[in-house]
Formats: sequence, structure tokens, C-alpha cells
Amino acid sequence: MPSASPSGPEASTDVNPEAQTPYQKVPPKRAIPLERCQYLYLLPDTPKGRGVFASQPLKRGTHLETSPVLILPPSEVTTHTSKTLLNHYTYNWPLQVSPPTTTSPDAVMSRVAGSQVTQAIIFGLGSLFNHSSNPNVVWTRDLERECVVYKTLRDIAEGEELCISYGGPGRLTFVDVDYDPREAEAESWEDGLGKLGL
Ligand SMILES: C[S@@+](CC[C@H](N)C(=O)[O-])C[C@H]1O[C@@H](n2cnc3c(N)ncnc32)[C@H](O)[C@@H]1O
Repeated sequence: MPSASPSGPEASTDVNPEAQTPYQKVPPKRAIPLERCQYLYLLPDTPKGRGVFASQPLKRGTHLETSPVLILPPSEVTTHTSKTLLNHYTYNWPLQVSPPTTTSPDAVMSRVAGSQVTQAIIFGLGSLFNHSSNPNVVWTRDLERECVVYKTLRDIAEGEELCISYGGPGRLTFVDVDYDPREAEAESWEDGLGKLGL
């Protein structure tokens, strides 16, 4: 009886190496490496809900994750996602508008729209990093490749929770369980990779 499993012996004889697409042989130049640190684990029941932790010490600048994003049209944010739980998971994302080719009033409006912000859904681990006013992970938007990159901001101890900054206290939609006003520099750690040389 033929095996129903694609990994069964019958299935493997069907694989013709010559029939592989170029994508299966060598990643094309435009391929985005999906870095994901294997020394991470998820806890389901922290005071912040689920959280991401280090299972071994990590060096400053460790590339933890590259999360692809889904950029939402502003109209969908207004009419749909802003009214759902998903709103607690999306990131601000600058709207990319083509540069104007004329100086007509419409073109001026395009330039204004270019500085507007919409929301993006972050796929992968990125959506599970909790907030801290003293974050140990820095994140940055890769606007061109539509990803968010996460790196450690300092050396991390085994068992430490990995947290990013969602912004200052005024931007939070929940009560920060470990808010410490002495450490509240949160705003400055958003998109700080270049600044930190990471
Ligand atoms: C992007 S999610 C992070 C993952 C979330 N803990 C989960 O279980 O899905 C953001 C939500 O996590 C919780 N959260 C994150 N950081 C927190 C903090 N410092 N204090 C309290 N709750 C926090 C809040 O409920 C917030 O809306």
C-alpha cells in the first residue's frame, strides 16, 4: 500500500534533484535570513502573560529574531483591527508613499501622507516580547524588507526575560507590572540599533 506520508519511501523516489527550483539550491540575493536564536523559550504564565526568556547567557548584540510584518491599510486599522485584541500586538509603521513627480496640490498632499503612520502585524516571535521600561532588547524596522529585527541591548543572564520598549508610560494600553520611574528611558530605545552600533 502506498505511504500517505510525503517523507515515506514512495514519496522520496519522486524527488528529482534536477527539478528543484533555484530557490531550493542557493538562497537568492534578495532572500531575508530568518535569524532566530535557539536559546530562547516561552513561558505561558508570567504576570505579563506569555513571555520570552533566555535559556543560556547571551552576549550583547545577539541577533534574536527577524520577524516579517504585514502592513495594514490605514482604513482597515480604523474600521477593524483597532477594535480588536490584535490592536495590542501591532506596531506603528510609516506609510510609504511614492515621491511626488509634480508640485501640484495633489503632490503636496502625497508628501504629507508620506509621513503618516499605519499599523503592522508582526509575525513570528516579535509579537511575544513583553514591555519593560528598562528593556534588554532593541528592535528596528527594516522598512525596505518589511521586517522587524531584534537584538540584545546588553549581556543577558540565563533565565532572564527578554523585553523591548513599547514607548513611554503614556503610550501603554495596560498597567506595566514592573514599572520603575527611575528606569523609564523607554522612548529612546525604539529603533536604536544604528545608534548602538548593533
Ligand atoms: C505584544 S503582547 C506581548 C505578549 C503577551 N504577553 C501575550 O501573552 O500574548 C502585549 C501584551 O502583553 C502584556 N504586557 C506586555 N508587557 C507588559 C508589562 N510590562 N506589564 C503588564 N503587561 C504587559 C499586555 O497585556 C500587552 O497588551
